[in-house]
Amino acid sequence: MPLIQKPRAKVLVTEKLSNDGMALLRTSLDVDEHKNLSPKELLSKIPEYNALIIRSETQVTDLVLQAARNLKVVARAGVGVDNVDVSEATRLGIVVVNSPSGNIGAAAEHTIALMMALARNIPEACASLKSGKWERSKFIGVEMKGKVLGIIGLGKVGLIVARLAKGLGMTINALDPYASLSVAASASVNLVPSLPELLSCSDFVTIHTPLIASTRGMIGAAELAQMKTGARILNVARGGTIDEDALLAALESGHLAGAAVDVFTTEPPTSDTTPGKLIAHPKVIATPHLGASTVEAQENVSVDVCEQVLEILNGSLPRSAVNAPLILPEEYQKLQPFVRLVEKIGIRHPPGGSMTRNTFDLIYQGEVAGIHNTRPLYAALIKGLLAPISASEGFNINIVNAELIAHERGIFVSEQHSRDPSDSSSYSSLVTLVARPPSRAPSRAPGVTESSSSAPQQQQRIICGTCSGNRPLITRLDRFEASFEPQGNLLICVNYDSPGKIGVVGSILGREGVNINFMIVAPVSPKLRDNYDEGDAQLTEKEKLDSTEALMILGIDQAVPEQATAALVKEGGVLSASAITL
Ligand SMILES: NC(=O)c1ccc[n+]([C@@H]2O[C@H](COP(=O)([O-])OP(=O)(O)OC[C@H]3O[C@@H](n4cnc5c(N)ncnc54)[C@H](O)[C@@H]3O)[C@@H](O)[C@H]2O)c1
Ligand SMILES: O=C(O)[C@H](O)COP(=O)(O)O
Repeated sequence: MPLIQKPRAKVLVTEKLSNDGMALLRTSLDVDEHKNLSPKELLSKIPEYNALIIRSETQVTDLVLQAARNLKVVARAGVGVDNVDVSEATRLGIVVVNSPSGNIGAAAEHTIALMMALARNIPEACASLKSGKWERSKFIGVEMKGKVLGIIGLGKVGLIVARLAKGLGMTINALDPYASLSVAASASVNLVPSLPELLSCSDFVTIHTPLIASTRGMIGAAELAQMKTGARILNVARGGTIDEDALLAALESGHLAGAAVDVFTTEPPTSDTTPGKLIAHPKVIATPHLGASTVEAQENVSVDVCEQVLEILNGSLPRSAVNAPLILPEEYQKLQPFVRLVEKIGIRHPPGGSMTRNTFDLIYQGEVAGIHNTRPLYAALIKGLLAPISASEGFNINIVNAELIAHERGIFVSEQHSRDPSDSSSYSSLVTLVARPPSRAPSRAPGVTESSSSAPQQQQRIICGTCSGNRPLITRLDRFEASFEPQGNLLICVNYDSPGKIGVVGSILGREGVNINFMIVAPVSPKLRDNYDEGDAQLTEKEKLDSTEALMILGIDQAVPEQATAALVKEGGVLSASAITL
């Protein structure tokens, strides 16, 4: 029989990306490069792609993301993600990754290059000479040595700028509410408490913050007025952090001696707009967003994001996601079999029915309880619980959006790490899902001693599971002790534990054309009966024995027809039968 090959995942690259990363992608993915797409063209192309790789020019709007039915990841080959609607991506479960440090050295060096070019009038002097003039006295500059540099945003780029500027003999002040004192001290940077303080004593001011609500328009007319007369300002971070109109006015009035600008509110700018006028101003040195444009930086960011795209499309967790938690690879490896288990446990709840409960305890016991970051397990549970509707409503659930979706749907999960070995003693790890009865107080999961309540237990549903090697196993369904792999088409029957039942069930299924692959009988655990048994208090000893039930789990090689489950109950004396595909 010819092998049916899985279609290769598709990647759309909309901006110039170095070949180093692209070559990695091409080994296993279909890569299409379409540069300069209009917003309309991007909207029409995006539905067919699983990954989108961009730089700063592509606007990944909410509309693009909503149209992107198959998109798993937006990869930004660089730092800034202000051109991506990250919250919409999060809602839709689309991972957004970037390259947090691939181009920071390039951006810092560009800043220093611009600062020196500003100080020594290099572009103007070069243009003058090329036009045939020899104007030595017109281009007298200033030195860096002994001057004060004020850095706004002492993050990755800001810190490299600080170290390089220190080497030029400058005094470095910085403003960053989140900066570490020790990191600043190690780079000989004085952290100042306020913007006016930083602005008023700097000869040069450079901005290295992201463009976010609190930094948009952070430097306006009032702030520029606080700068020393004759000072210079640089922006290699993002257009919009400085008010471009105010900057133009401060240069025009002669208050500032110069500005160097690499980034603009509109890119590319047109000549009749403020950014265009700024670029044309004689005291401005402008570059067309070149901070990251070095061969080395472009190799770095390309390899960084292409590797992440490959990993994410292969089902691994992202290492530099801006909208997903960081989980170390070794931690994820330990979690992976449990992720599969918990998703199956979630799908299994409630047995054979629609989701009627919304409050759960997810209890980890044994070794799995020692894993600190169980966010992938939480996400797997939400994915499993909502599996019936997520497919029909067309949304993905993953680690990116699980919490948001659970919140929207009113699902509450209390994760408990129990060190109590009592119930997990036969397994190295045990995961228990307790679905609490609607509108009831928390109730006690058998064997989980720290969860305590005297609320009635008869309506809570319990599923336990473990992993044997990489294989997930269900070990308990309510009061039945079992051991089966939650995989494929399963038929789960509750019946009285009496002789001949297996034969009856087998012959009805045979008549209905249902082929049985395996069958497991799961009795009520005596230990569990003591802890948890529906309404046992009213039963006599004899009735208890007579009414002993068992669970029959049958592996079937196809979906079980409804008439077969109905016949089992009607003719076979089975108490309940439910078919499930896991
Ligand atoms: N021009 C280019 O080509 C280019 C290249 C690389 C990075 N960038 C841009 O440079 C900026 C910085 O990049 P990074 O990698 O250093 O980011 P980063 O996240 O490492 O650092 C940003 C710093 O800004 C600080 N900050 C946030 N809000 C602040 C505020 N209101 N006041 C003072 N500080 C504040 C943060 O605490 C953080 O330390 C980003 O906007 C990035 O997009 C531009
Ligand atoms: O945030 C960044 O990484 C820079 O602005 C670089 O943008 P670019 O990739 O478009 O050059």
